[in-house]
Amino acid sequence: MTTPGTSPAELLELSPVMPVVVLDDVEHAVPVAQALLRGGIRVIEVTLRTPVALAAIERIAASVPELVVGAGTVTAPGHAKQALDAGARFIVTPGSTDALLDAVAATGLPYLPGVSTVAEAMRAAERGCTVLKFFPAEAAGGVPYLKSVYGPLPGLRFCPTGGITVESAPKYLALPNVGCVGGSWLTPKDALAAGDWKRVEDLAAAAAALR
Ligand SMILES: O=C(O)C(=O)C[C@H](O)[C@H](O)COP(=O)(O)O
Repeated sequence: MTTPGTSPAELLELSPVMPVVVLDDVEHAVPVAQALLRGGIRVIEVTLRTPVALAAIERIAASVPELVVGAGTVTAPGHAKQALDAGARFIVTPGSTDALLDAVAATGLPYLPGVSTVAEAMRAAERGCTVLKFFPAEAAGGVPYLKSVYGPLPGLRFCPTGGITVESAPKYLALPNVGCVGGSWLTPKDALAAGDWKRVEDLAAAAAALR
């Protein structure tokens, strides 16, 4: 028995939706994480888009260990080790370059490389990554695209992210090669700014009920 979320495949099983979260204020990190958890979500991707992101990951890892915290928007090789040191338990990248794949592999953390083409997916698979983020999902072909990829590449599993909503998520979740979807809708900027954790909890509960 392994700890849940210790492999990429297990990450996709934690919750039907992986919340993609942008935190502007480090004080929001723990309340947001707790609200997601109360709603029944067990995973969070904190994007490294803001200066407080690494500190936020550190706080969530220390204070809300029941929620599996990962680092998203990892776009530079140097981010990978920073995310590891902050306590991230997995890494997500919007796209994949050789340097990024190498840097993330060196952390030993579970990794969801971002891909948007079949060639990128095959290249990642050649390196042992068969669980992938499909980004930007809606813009790059959405559900029909993933259905088409399943024919030749049934061994790949995806977390589609980008433009997905609570309304469109079920169509993705019904696909055999989708484990979960990613989305930012669980943590709206205005709810965070207002400290409206109940709204986050309710959005999380609706997302958790999708599977
Ligand atoms: O930051 C990253 O690493 C990304 O890959 C981008 C995010 O996954 C999308 O920004 C998701 O956001 P929505 O489309 O609003 O659900």
